Amino acid sequence: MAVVNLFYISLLLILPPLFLLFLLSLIVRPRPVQIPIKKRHVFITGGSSGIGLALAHQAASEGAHVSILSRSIDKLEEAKNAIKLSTGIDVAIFAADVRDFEAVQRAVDEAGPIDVLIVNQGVFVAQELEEQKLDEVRFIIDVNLMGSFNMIKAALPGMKRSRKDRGPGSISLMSSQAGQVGIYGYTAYSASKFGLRGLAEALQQELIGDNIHVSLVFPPDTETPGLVEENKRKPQLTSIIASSSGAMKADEVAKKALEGIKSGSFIIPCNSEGILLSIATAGLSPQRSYLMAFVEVVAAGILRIAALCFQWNWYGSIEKWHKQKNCGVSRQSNLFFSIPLFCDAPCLNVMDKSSGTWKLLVRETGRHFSDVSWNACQGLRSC
Ligand SMILES: NC(=O)C1=CN([C@@H]2O[C@H](COP(=O)(O)OP(=O)(O)OC[C@H]3O[C@@H](n4cnc5c(N)ncnc54)[C@H](OP(=O)(O)O)[C@@H]3O)[C@@H](O)[C@H]2O)C=CC1
Ligand SMILES: CCCCCCCCCCCCCCCC(=O)[C@@H](N)CO
Repeated sequence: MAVVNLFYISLLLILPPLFLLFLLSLIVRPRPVQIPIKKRHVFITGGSSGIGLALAHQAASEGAHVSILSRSIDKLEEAKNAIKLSTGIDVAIFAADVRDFEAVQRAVDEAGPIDVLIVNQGVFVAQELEEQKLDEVRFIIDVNLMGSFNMIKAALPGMKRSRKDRGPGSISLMSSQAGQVGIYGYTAYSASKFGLRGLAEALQQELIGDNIHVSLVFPPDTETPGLVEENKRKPQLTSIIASSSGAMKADEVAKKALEGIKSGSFIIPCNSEGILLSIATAGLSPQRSYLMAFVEVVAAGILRIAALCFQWNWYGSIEKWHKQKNCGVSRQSNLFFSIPLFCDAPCLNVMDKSSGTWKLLVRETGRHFSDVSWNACQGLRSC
């Protein structure tokens, strides 16, 4: 009897997931696809540095015909030489600014029909929006988002025309984990990278009939010349929040990206935090793998809880940072001080600007503090 019961209970536990798996295997779209790169034309923008350069190296060593495009001809020459040195293969180089459609069009025409287009160029300057110049916001959106439109518009006609005799094509866009969740200091950057997602989701529907497959890559902080530059003037909070995801090397990101592109994945995470982030933000994105779809369905609830915990932690850091910034520096030097409300310390050590000496303050009512003697403050926390 017990054995029979056990049999039915395990059946009850196993059957629903199996049924779900079966159902998902029937409905996930688009259908799975493999995209080879050997002997095929891989065109990489921003291929002279960082992740793009690592992608060019890897694609060349896997036997692809590689073209790279970026602005500086010097950096392009340098990249070409480095790839020649390590793989013995010649890559084609094109100097153009992705913001200049005509220049991009000329490069694409010269390069010939593309099989795999990797739109990787990107600029990033982290700063609070209030501090950031509008010109810089425009620059980030222009290069990262409009530049990607220019590139795709220029390459698409040729890619479509040559599809029948050349097998499946791919357009991949280099987003960022900051394109899956908004991060302090990245208003412009996150907006540009979230924009790529909308572009990619819509474009995949438009191109599925042409055997062209779209991918979005979501790297975390990656060791590149671009990151070194970014770190020189990054708000501390941006670094704190972004460190929730581990940093990677450009080669590792390139490897994950290329694997993802070849297996036709729409969303390509790069590290373990990235996998969680991708499942948590799956939304209405296309999914080719019924196994991944299964994981997305089953993990949705628990990952929402994890996501809320991350937000709780991040807002905690922001609050703490504001307290540190605003507590300990007085606004005025009289008896009463106006201190922002989020500064909830009952007692503060502040600089009296008029005398240049430190003063001890104690909270009186609401946001007002008055100076007191050290003894009067002794009993209070955080004095
Ligand atoms: N490094 C990181 O932490 C992360 C990066 N990413 C994304 O990965 C991509 C590559 O980043 P990364 O390798 O770090 O960047 P790098 O700054 O190291 O390289 C950027 C590349 O893009 C080119 N480029 C920049 N602006 C233009 C332009 N207007 N027209 C044509 N080419 C241009 C650069 O060449 P040139 O200046 O000569 O034009 C260079 O080849 C970006 O899209 C970035 O947003 C995503 C997540 C994390
Ligand atoms: C529910 C589970 C959540 C999992 C963890 C989430 C971690 C999010 C971290 C985001 C990091 C963003 C880095 C952006 C890097 C970048 O693009 C810049 N270096 C500019 O190039």
